[in-house]
Formats: sequence, C-alpha cells, structure tokens
Amino acid sequence: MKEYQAKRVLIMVAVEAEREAIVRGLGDTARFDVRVAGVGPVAAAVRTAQALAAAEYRLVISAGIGGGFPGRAEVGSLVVASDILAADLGAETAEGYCSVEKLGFGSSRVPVDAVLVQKVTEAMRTAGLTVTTGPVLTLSTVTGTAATASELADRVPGAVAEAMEGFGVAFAAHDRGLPVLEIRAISNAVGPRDKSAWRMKEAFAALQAASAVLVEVL
Ligand SMILES: O=C(O)c1cccc(C(=O)CC[C@H]2O[C@@H](n3cnc4c(=O)[nH]cnc43)[C@H](O)[C@@H]2O)c1
Repeated sequence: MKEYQAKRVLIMVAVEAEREAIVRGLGDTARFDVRVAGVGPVAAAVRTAQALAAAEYRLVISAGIGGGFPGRAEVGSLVVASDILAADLGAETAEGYCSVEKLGFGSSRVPVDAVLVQKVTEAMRTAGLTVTTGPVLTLSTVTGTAATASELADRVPGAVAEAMEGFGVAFAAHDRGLPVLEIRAISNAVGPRDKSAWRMKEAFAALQAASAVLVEVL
C-alpha cells in the first residue's frame, strides 16, 4: 500500500494554458506530474506512452477543456468520463457510421473504474462544483454543425462531452495496465461552430477548482 501511494498521478493535457490552470489548483504537491502532449489523440497517446516508460505512476488522467452536449453538460461545468470512446474510429457506410467493433478490428472504448469515478465526482460535488458523468467522446475533428452533434448524441446514448485527446491517453494507460480518468471543463457547446461563444476563462477556472479537489481525494 505504501509503495502504491508513493507512486505519482500523471495528468496529460493538450496545451500549456490547461497545464497552468491545473498546476494552480494542485498547489505545491509533488504527487502529481502535469504534462503537455499537444492537440489530438495521436500526440496524446505518444506523449503518454513516453511518460509512462520514463517513470512509474499509479493513475493516469486526461484533463482539459471540452465541448459539452447541450442539455447534458453546460458551459463552465465539469465532466468526469464514465467511458472513454474513440467516436470516429470506424467506417462510414451508406447506412451510417460503423464502429471498429462491428468491423471486427478491435475496440473503440477504454473502460473506466466506476468506483474511482464516483469517488472523484462526489468529492467535486461536495466542494460545490457542478459535475456530470457519462461517456466522453474523443474526435480528431471538433464538431462544427448541429447535424453532427445530433448524430453523435444519438449514436452514443448519454454522451456528455467531446474532446480530442482522451482515447489516446486512455489507450496508452490501459496498455500498461494502469487505471485512467478523463476530466473535462466545458468551454463550449458541441454544435455549430461559433468561436465567440467559447468561454475559456470559465472553463480554466473550473479546471483549476477540479484540480484542487484531486489533491484531496487521490
Ligand atoms: O478554431 C479555432 O479558432 C480554435 C482556437 C482555439 C482552440 C481551438 C480548439 O479546437 C481547441 C481544441 C482543444 O480543446 C479541446 N476542445 C474544446 N472544446 C472542444 C470541442 O467542442 N470538441 C472537441 N475538442 C474540444 C480539445 O480537446 C483540444 O485539446 C480552436
């Protein structure tokens, strides 16, 4: 048990602004490493695998800002993934999207420990934060139309948010037998592209507040 607690938690983010918000929330603890991987699932997977090869960790977290599905996760709130899904890993057919599972090529889903999700979610709620749990989608392309948003919401029942790195981080962690979490602070609604409606300041504040809770609970 002591040996397990001595290992650190690895938090992977896409950009420096996300790292800064998280470090502000974590304070001066040495139990967490926060690393910038770049945007997208490939950069996330490669950089996570490199970090995991260089040191021993007990938990890996993909964290950052994300898009919330309207009516499920509002701007400024937080999302903790119950499942981490590669939502564009498959084939387009005349009948619609066909997942890699249906194609017989593997899996588009990395499982998340439900007990860990509940522990983190409850601690955040106790701290007064608004948190939703549900599947979080990883896409290489940010959704930019109402039609795509609606197609994704229908295809993945209960999907709460989308971002671009979770599945890459999760795949690298799972490959090493490590548990993984994905935590997103919602900066925008998934749907028609409107950069002026993105609320980065609110999202970074939520990310910072969530990180302060992580220090207490992990
Ligand atoms: O298009 C632009 O002008 C633009 C400027 C700054 C940032 C972006 C991004 O697309 C950031 C992607 C980055 O943030 C995460 N993110 C945030 N919201 C979403 C979303 O609705 N769908 C997917 N990813 C999102 C993502 O994880 C990236 O790290 C664009």
